[in-house]
Amino acid sequence: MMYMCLGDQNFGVGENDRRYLGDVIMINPEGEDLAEGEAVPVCHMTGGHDVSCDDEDEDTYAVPSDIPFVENKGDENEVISAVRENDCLLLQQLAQKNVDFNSLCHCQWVPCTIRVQRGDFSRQLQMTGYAAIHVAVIHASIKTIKCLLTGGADINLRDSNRRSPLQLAAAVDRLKVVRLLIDKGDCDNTFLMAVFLLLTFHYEDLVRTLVESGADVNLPDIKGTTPLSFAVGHMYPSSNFGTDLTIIRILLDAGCDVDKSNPAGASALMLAAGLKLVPVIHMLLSAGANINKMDNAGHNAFHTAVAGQRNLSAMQTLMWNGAATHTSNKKGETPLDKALQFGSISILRLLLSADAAPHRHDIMTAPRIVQLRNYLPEFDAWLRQEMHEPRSLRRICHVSDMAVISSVFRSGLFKDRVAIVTGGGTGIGQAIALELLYLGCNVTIASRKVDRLEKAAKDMNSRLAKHLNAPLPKLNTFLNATFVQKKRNTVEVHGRLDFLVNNAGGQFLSPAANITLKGWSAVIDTNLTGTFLCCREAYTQYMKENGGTIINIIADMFKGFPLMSHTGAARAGVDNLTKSLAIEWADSGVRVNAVAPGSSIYSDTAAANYGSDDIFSFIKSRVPAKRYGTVEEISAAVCFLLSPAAAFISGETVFVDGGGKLYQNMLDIPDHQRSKAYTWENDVKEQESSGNCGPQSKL
Ligand SMILES: CCCCC/C=C/C(=O)SCCNC(=O)CCNC(=O)[C@H](O)C(C)(C)COP(=O)(O)OP(=O)(O)OC[C@H]1O[C@@H](n2cnc3c(N)ncnc32)[C@H](O)[C@@H]1OP(=O)(O)O
Ligand SMILES: NC(=O)C1=CN([C@@H]2O[C@H](COP(=O)(O)OP(=O)(O)OC[C@H]3O[C@@H](n4cnc5c(N)ncnc54)[C@H](OP(=O)(O)O)[C@@H]3O)[C@@H](O)[C@H]2O)C=CC1
Repeated sequence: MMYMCLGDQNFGVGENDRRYLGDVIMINPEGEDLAEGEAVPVCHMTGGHDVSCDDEDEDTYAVPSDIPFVENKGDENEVISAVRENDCLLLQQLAQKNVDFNSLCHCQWVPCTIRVQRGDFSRQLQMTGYAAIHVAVIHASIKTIKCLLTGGADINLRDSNRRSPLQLAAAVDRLKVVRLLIDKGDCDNTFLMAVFLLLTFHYEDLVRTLVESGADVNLPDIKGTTPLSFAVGHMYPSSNFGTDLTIIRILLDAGCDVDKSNPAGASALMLAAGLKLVPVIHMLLSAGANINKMDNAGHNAFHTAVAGQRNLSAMQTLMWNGAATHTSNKKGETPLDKALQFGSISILRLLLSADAAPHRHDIMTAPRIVQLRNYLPEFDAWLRQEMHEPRSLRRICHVSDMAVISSVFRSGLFKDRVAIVTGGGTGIGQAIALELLYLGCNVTIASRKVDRLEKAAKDMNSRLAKHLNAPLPKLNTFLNATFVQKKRNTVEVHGRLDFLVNNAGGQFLSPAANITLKGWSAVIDTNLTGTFLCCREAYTQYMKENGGTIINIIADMFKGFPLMSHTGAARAGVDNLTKSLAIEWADSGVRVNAVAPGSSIYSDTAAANYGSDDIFSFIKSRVPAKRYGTVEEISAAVCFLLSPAAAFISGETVFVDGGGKLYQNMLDIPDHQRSKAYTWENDVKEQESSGNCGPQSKL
């Protein structure tokens, strides 16, 4: 097949190869003469894409019509001139004379405007130091390119912008040339170029084939760009991500080093953060990317996200995943400094909510902020309030210092009672265990980590000894492979079991789409199945005959639990289990209730589970009480429900959340246009366009 190229410019083809038909130039793919009046199939060339043609014969070729160039021919060498003329005969003669096919010429050349298919992105492809091969891949016929390669042209030769011939051919959408070069197989880092092709032309199969044939997926190009950072760096926040995420997935599955940096030290995560590519950030983090890795200038991904301004969703995502939010770069600048420079109110709000403002005194007087305060009285008022509110996370922790023990309940309230508190070695569970002990109850704490349990037991015993003017109740620890075993031991040890507090539990942050079956099962097993087994054993072994009280600690998941869907589902299950058991076991004198802490009960272990305190700081801004909850506040609710004061309460869930469940959701939904409104007008249009005009039910 031959192509017709539209335009009225000189495309650099040899006189012998052209025929003029008005302002239409006819070119034979092989650079041969066209017979006068020969019919030529037309392929749409606008935008430089010859992909619309389904011809598979690689030798067919059209010189692109829309690649005008401004040149200074004077400085170009004879090889380049021959290429421009598609003069293979001359090229052969030059090769015989051993003329260097790789010498660079240094004149200015503006060969084309590239139209990248996504968005409105377009740019000029300018070349200043190029050789014949670079001109050829953009402008010459396949035959000419083959002549050139036979004559010794280097298929990997970089132009002065370090672009390879393959890169240039891809940039101007000359897919047949791209295929030729890739088939030659000599291109350095062909894989990276394949990534480029996937991104630009959705050449997914090509990338998969290369991966399967053992391509080095970590090989950087001459500038040090890796395929992964290349892929991430070429995405657009507005793209629909489908193909782009596919390439990231292929690369990660193929063993790409997720933290490999470019020469500036930037990782793919930093690029994704700067480009606001939230789904990519999630994928990279799930693949183990180091969230706090720094580039050569001392920036981490959070710095990059802040520098991207209007990038709140990326900042939030990083914060939630434990990014350090107040580290300085090598110039000593923190993300807050950037926010102050920009004068960005939303970034400032986010950073303040995350306590990422260690030198807050700077804030009020920063020049941009002063301007904003002058113009925006509401902002001024808000900022003043923020500055004066005792809000630091750590300050609250210090207040919660558990070296002292107290309780609003009367001492001896639970004397000689026996309780099991699962997860009683840390955080909320430890506070519950301690308060129960303080009120005279014998307590067994149980969890997975024996060292934690032993340290907690030692610590609690020494504190009780200081604060309890009565014989110490018994405190046992159990390390258990399973909850069931744990209960059996406890029942044997004490001979009775009055209270069971199912507090052990937890989860990890993850978009639902990334949760593996194993991860899902781990969270369901820990929180739902574990709680069920504990309840069942406590009931069958003791409470069925003797009565008792069970408290299940759940979570504030009643509006859904985005990014923690597994635990949301498990806790909703426990909420319902609580009601079922409250009814089924009522005739044994067993009460079953739940306590739902808001997502803001700070403890070091809880924060450590998410890598840092930032997630809690973020959530605090969404709690009406505008502060963290304390572990004592959960313990107090539990003690109340265990006490006779709650004798008539069963099957109930008590929220201890500062009003959080009534207020905001944890996740901001980005702006989008994916929700299509149903109107009769749209309905009719849709029917018409589908050719379905009759009144019929679609349900
Ligand atoms: C949003 C802010 C939170 C506010 C509300 C809630 C607050 C709290 O609940 S604070 C309490 C925090 N404390 C904990 O969460 C307790 C500790 N947590 C855990 O131990 C785990 O998260 C667990 C619940 C999953 C327990 O898992 P375990 O049975 O020990 O399982 P493994 O650790 O072996 O992991 C099994 C499987 O799960 C997947 N997975 C585990 N962690 C992660 C993670 N961080 N990211 C992604 N996926 C994870 C993974 O598939 C694991 O398998 P492998 O890959 O083979 O290890
Ligand atoms: N803090 C908060 O804001 C909120 C907490 N919650 C829930 O409150 C409970 C207590 O959390 P908190 O004290 O904050 O956090 P912690 O991380 O300190 O407590 C979790 C406890 O559960 C134990 N645990 C976890 N998995 C298992 C298991 N498979 N078997 C036995 N024990 C296990 C852990 O001990 P070990 O590692 O030794 O096994 C740890 O003592 C959890 O269920 C939590 O999800 C709910 C909503 C909000």
